[in-house]
Amino acid sequence: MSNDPNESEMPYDSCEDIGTPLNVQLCAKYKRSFAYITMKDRLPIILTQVIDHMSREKENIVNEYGKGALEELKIAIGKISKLKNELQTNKPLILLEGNASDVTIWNAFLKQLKDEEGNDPRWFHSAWLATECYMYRRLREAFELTDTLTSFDPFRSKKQAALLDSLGTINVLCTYVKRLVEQQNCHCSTDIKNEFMKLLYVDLWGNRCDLSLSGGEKVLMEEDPLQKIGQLTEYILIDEAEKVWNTLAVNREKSDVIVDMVLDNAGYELYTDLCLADLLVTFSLASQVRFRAKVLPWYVSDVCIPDFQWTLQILSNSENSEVSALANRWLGHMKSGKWVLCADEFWTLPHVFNQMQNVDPTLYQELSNAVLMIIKGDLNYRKLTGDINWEPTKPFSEALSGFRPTNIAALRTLKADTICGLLAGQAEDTAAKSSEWLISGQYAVVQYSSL
Ligand SMILES: O=P(O)(O)OC[C@H]1O[C@](O)(CO)[C@@H](O)[C@@H]1O
Repeated sequence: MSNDPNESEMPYDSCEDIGTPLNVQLCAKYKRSFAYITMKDRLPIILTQVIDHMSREKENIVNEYGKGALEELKIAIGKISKLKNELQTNKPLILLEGNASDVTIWNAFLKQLKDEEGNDPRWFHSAWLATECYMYRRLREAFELTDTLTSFDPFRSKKQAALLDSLGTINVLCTYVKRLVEQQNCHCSTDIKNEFMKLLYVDLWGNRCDLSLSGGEKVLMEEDPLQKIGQLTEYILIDEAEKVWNTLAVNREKSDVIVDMVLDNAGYELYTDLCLADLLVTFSLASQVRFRAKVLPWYVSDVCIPDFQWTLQILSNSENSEVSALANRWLGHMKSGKWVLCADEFWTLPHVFNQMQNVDPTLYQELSNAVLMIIKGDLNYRKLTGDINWEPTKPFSEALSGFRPTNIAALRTLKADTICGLLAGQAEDTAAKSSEWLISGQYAVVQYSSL
């Protein structure tokens, strides 16, 4: 595999003018696919926005990271421009540099990522999942290899704005959840089930707020997300929430019931995750919730450790006394160990989940100790089900291809052209209602697989 991205040209015009064939991994080489649009249009826009942000915020960045940051900022901008050019001209993917702990795994992955003819991987000709993950990892490299900007997150201000812009909705949700958890003794098990269902759906629709799909544009949620639940029911194509509830209900009041929540987006979606997690520990459906965050800036809005901490802190300082009281309660959960925040390298590797047992056996083992794993969002779903253009009726548990650390619940709004587990005819019926049904975030699924 080459280290020189300039070695040979293969313009992306050479992509085939067809849709993704059945049962193959999504790839930008199929021109009539969302992968192609993403590589051609969406990703260059995201990189341009990063460059613009860094140029515009130069002074503030230097104030925060020190004088030496000015020169390194310029170098990083140069590297990101080069990255964008490599992508847009469909160059071969080059190996990562540096000593970070994931570099060896990444480079081993890249070396075996040849196509059927044995050619080196390229932006438009290799699996979309691999190339898009690679873009975010290369972006990270531009900062990782500096002295002053190692902790710089080019998406931080967007993520923070996403939370602040949804404070109206957060206030409404907060009033509801605060009352619910404070009156924990007044609820019979039917009530608890109803409340669980409500917050599960709120959490599901929270996944609409994804800044990588919107190209960084704000995605505002309805003022009262609880009221919207009923109207949105028809957009849930598969609803196995009842099964998720049953798993939790049989283990209720037991000790050592761990629920893992693989987080997706910061901002409003994270807030809905926290509301659901509060219900889980308050009503003894879980003795511990472990949040799984990313170790590096990812897909624009994914939650990294500092985003999680900032969110709790900013909410606890809120002028709205209910918002601050609820956030203080959550800080208490962190202190008592009912909530645990973890950041695992695996989530920012290019591997699909059925490779976890080989690539990160320790994480797989940890997840096996949980009663339930809640997997949030579109990208996590793609990794969970192999990112293959399945026949839409392919059973969900089969699409997991052997990934079975524990019981699994996937909560996803559809933002990529892969799906499984539908009834016969359901894909066709939905496509007839909306040609963009797979990518618009308008539709959703709650899918469950038991151990
Ligand atoms: O935040 P989510 O729900 O994982 O969505 C991630 C986004 O990234 C993609 O998977 C690829 O860009 C989109 O399909 C989706 O918009």
